[in-house]
Amino acid sequence: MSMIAAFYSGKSILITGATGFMGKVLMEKLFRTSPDLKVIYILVRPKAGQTTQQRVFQILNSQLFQKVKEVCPNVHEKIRAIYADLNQNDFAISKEDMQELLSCTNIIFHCAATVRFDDHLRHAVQLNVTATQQLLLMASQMPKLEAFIHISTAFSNCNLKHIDEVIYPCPVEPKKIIDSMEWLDDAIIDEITPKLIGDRPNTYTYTKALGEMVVQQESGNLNIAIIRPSIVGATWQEPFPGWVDNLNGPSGLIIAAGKGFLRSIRATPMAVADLIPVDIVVNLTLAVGWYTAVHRPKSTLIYHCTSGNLNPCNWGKMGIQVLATFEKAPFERAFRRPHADFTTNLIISQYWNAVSHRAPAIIYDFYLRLTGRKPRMTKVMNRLLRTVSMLEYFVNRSWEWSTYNTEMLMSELSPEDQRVFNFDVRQLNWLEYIENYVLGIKKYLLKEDMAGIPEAKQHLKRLRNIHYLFNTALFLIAWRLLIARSQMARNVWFFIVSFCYKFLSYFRALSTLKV
Ligand SMILES: CCCCCCCCCCCCCCCCCCCC(=O)SCCNC(=O)CCNC(=O)[C@H](O)C(C)(C)COP(=O)(O)OP(=O)(O)OC[C@H]1O[C@@H](n2cnc3c(N)ncnc32)[C@H](O)[C@@H]1OP(=O)(O)O
Ligand SMILES: NC(=O)C1=CN([C@@H]2O[C@H](COP(=O)(O)OP(=O)(O)OC[C@H]3O[C@@H](n4cnc5c(N)ncnc54)[C@H](OP(=O)(O)O)[C@@H]3O)[C@@H](O)[C@H]2O)C=CC1
Repeated sequence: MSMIAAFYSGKSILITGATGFMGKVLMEKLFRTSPDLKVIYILVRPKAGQTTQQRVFQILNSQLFQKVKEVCPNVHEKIRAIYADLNQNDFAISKEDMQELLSCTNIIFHCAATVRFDDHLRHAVQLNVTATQQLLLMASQMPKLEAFIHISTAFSNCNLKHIDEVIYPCPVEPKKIIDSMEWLDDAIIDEITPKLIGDRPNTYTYTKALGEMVVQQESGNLNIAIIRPSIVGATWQEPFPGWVDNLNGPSGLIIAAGKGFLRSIRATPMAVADLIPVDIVVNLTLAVGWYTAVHRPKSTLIYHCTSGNLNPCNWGKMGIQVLATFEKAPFERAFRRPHADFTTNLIISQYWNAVSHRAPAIIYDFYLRLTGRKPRMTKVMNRLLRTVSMLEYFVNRSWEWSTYNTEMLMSELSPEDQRVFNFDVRQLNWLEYIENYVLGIKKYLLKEDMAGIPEAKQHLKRLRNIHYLFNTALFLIAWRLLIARSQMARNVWFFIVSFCYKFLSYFRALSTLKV
């Protein structure tokens, strides 16, 4: 019997960010392993024309929740969606809902965040810092609360090379930042943002670091733990391999590469690709929830959920395996044939951006114009290159995260819990995982049918022929222009032509003699 699964039975659990990538997998695992939990409260806002209820309905009816429905047929009754917006005061939660949350909640998993790298500092502070502070305040008023688990990121201290499972303070106190956001106008915030974030690459990593400081400062008597995952990728094993539902991290770039838009990237092939499957993150999160509530460690423990020091993979190996999977199962209607060049040189990378990305986009737009359609490829390409430039920071560096607490927790689990809540990344086979990841992107993100693979392969063959034809035409035009301008080129050309002629005449003579 799993002690962790038994621990969550009968519990009332509050999850923020439950509609996000990690939140969905967390809910799924909770319902599947502890079907007799009491209730999961989720803080949800309406979005994209859908009410909170419609959003929950859609999640529960998705492929991800198929297995849950078998083990927990009344899952609809056990999930309570509470209207909330984490950008508002008291999260805009109604008085009755707030009362219920305060009096019933046993465990909190705080997953909500803005994960955008380019978010305005005001918005990133509001969600990643102020909302965390407000949630802690709520937690301090919950008499039945046993544990508060905060999800941060391993990159909150990406300005350091070696990162321990401790909180590193930022120069300016989070409270001062929160206060200043209330009265500074956007223009001034824009001006001070680079100074505040310092040697971090974006507002996301900076505000996640501030969020951790808030957790430490406001923890009071609460039982708190912080989890720091690295780059969260598709599921490894559970509920099935390869599940992913957004473009964050590598997923968007894999699509761009598979569709032939992205053919080269400024990346260091030997740099560690610190990916971590989302089901490993969720298993660790649930184990940490149990351990924090039951063992009540004296101080706030931080758990690194990373792969680099236990089972490293690098971007070069990943790129090769991604391409190998495209060979087996290409994406449909590709713009060009997939290709992946990794270069560390800025000038070479700019050259490939011009030749391999911008030029084909301009040519395609020219073709669209000629055929009376609206040009769009240059715009798509510019956005893609902007995205790539934001991710480059993470593919040209390696970090070392110590995993002392995570390994300690693993040794505390019973053999059954180690199996049911497996977060031992050493057991992961990267080649198999990356292949399933790419296939998962094809199935669950692009919604492509595996039956379409022969047609996708045919399409790539056509693109190859167009490529050869285009290159030959380009070569002949260039050569023709060169001949018109240079005597030397003309001499070379006549030499080649006369050589070929003599060669052919010799063979013709030889065949006549044989007859
Ligand atoms: C030669 C290629 C070989 C490829 C094989 C090898 C793959 C190597 C991959 C390396 C990836 C490295 C990733 C490192 C990530 C580090 C993560 C740190 C860990 C964390 O804690 S953070 C969680 C992760 N967060 C993110 O990933 C967020 C990143 N996204 C953003 O910040 C914003 O989306 C972005 C990029 C600033 C774009 O903003 P914007 O232009 O305003 O617009 P949208 O967000 O609305 O999207 C516009 C457009 O782009 C598509 N999109 C979004 N994200 C991505 C993405 N990651 N990759 C590609 N495309 C993306 C989106 O769907 C939109 O498309 P439209 O068609 O609708 O315009
Ligand atoms: N993905 C990754 O690679 C990594 C993620 N993390 C951390 O893991 C956690 C989960 O990330 P992930 O699931 O990938 O992120 P997602 O972007 O997929 O999910 C974010 C969640 O936060 C919710 N949210 C955002 N703004 C609000 C708001 N104003 N009110 C209510 N809810 C809001 C979103 O709700 P809605 O659906 O309404 O937008 C969504 O449920 C985050 O804390 C992130 O920092 C850490 C390392 C890596």
